[in-house]
Amino acid sequence: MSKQLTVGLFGFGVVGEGIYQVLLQTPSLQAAIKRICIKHPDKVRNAPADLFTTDYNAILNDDAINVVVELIDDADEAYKIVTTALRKGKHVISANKKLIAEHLQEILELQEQSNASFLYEAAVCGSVPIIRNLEEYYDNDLLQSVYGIVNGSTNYILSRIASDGLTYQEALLQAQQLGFAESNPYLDVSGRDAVNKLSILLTHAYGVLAKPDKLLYKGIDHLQAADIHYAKEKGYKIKLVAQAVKVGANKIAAFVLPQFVTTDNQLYNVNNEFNGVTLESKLADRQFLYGKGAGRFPTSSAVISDLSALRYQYRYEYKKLNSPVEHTLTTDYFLKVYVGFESWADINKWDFESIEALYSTEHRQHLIGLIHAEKLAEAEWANAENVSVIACPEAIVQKEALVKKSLKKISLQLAGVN
Ligand SMILES: NC(=O)C1=CN([C@@H]2O[C@H](COP(=O)(O)OP(=O)(O)OC[C@H]3O[C@@H](n4cnc5c(N)ncnc54)[C@H](OP(=O)(O)O)[C@@H]3O)[C@@H](O)[C@H]2O)C=CC1
Ligand SMILES: N[C@@H](CC=O)C(=O)O
Repeated sequence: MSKQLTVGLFGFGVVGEGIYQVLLQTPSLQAAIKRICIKHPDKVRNAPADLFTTDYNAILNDDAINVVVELIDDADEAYKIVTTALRKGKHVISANKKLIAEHLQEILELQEQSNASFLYEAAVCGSVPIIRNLEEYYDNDLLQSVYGIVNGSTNYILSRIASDGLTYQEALLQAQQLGFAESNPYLDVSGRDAVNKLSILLTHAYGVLAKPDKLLYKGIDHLQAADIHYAKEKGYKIKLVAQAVKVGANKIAAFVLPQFVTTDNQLYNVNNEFNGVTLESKLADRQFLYGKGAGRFPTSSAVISDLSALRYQYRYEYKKLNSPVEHTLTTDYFLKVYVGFESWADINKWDFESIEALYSTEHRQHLIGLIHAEKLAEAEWANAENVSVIACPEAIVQKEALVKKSLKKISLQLAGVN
C-alpha cells in the first residue's frame, strides 16, 4: 500500500460526514478524501462544494484513489459500488451489513481475484472490535457461544421505554434523530439488522456462511405494554439478543429474538445505544466486549481503524472457512419462549412441545412453553402483529434434556388448555 491513502467516499450522512471530520483532524493517518459521492446534489454540506459529485465513476475510474469507503444507506447501490471498486483493485471499507450479509460469498471470490482488502468492522456493533477479535483470537473449535446485543437502536428503544416510560413511537423517533436507526428503521425494529450482523458473525466465529433469511429472527416491533409489564414484575429486562451457540458436536444454533435478561447477565447493564457481546470459550470461560454500537463517532472509529489497518496490508483471512473442523447450522433444538397473544385463535397451541405456564387477563394472555426451533421459524402465527415472542432467560433446550424434562412437563390439559 502506498504511503498516502487517497480515499473516495460514498455517502455524507451520519457516518460519512463523521469520517470526513475525523480525517480532517487526524493528519497522522495520512489519509485524505479526494472525492465524495452523494445522491442529492442540492443538500447543504459542511464541506467544500468541489469535493462532491453524484457520478460514481468520478471515484471508481480515478486511478489515484486507492481506497473506497462505502457509507451509503442503499444496499443494492452499495453492492454495485463495492464490487466495481474491488474489480478495479481498490481497497474497500464498508459499514453496510445488509450488503455484506447478503453477498459475502460472492464478494470473497472477488476479493480473492483482485487481491484488494475488503474490511467492515463498523458493520457489526459499531465501535466494538468484534470482527477482528473473532478473526484473530478465537479458535472455532474452542468457541462455545457468541451472544449479545448487536443493534443500538432497538436497545435504545427498549431502554427508554423501560427506564423513562417513553412510548415505542417516541423512543423510535429519538433513535432516528440521534442517528442510530437505519434510514428504513423497519430494518432495526424487525430484527433484520441484527440478523444481518449475526450472519456476518457466524462467518468470523465459526466459518459458517449463512444468508440472513435462513436464520430464525424476530424483532421488537410486536412487543406490547403487557410484555414490558411482565418483564418488570419478574425483575427482567427485555433485550434483542443475537446468539450463535454450540448445541452439539460442531452444530450451531443461531437466532435473533427478544429475550428476558436477568440481573446476573452482563447484557442486563447494556443500555441505550450500547452493544455488548459475550464470548464463551472452553479455556477462557466467559469474556465480554462492550461499547457504543451506533452513532456518528463510534461508527467512525471502526471505519478509521479499518483505514489504519490498510497501512499494514491487513485483510481478513477467513481462516475458519478453511478450518479442518467444519461447523454447520442446526435447527434441531427447542426454545423456551414466552408468547403473548389476545385469543387462542391467534396462535397454534399444537406447535408447542409443552406449555408450562399460562396467564390470562381480560385483554391479553401469555404462555410459557417449549417449541422446536424449526416450528417457531415456520409458524405464520408467530409473525402476527398481535403476537409477541420473547425467549426465556435460558432459551435453548437440547433434545437430550427434553427427555428428562418431559417427566416434569405440564401438559396442555393440566395447564387448562383444551
Ligand atoms: N448510523 C449508524 O450508527 C451506523 C450506520 N451504519 C451503516 O452505515 C451506512 C450509512 O449509514 P448512515 O450514515 O447512518 O446513513 P445516512 O442516511 O445518514 O446517510 C446516507 C448517505 O448515503 C448517501 N446515498 C444514498 N444513496 C446513494 C447513492 N446511490 N449514491 C451516492 N450516495 C448515496 C446519501 O446521500 P445524500 O446526502 O445526498 O442524501 C447520504 O449522504 C449504512 O449502511 C448503515 O447501515 C453502520 C453502523 C452504524
Ligand atoms: N441501525 C444500526 C446502526 C448500527 O449498526 C443500529 O441501531 O445498531
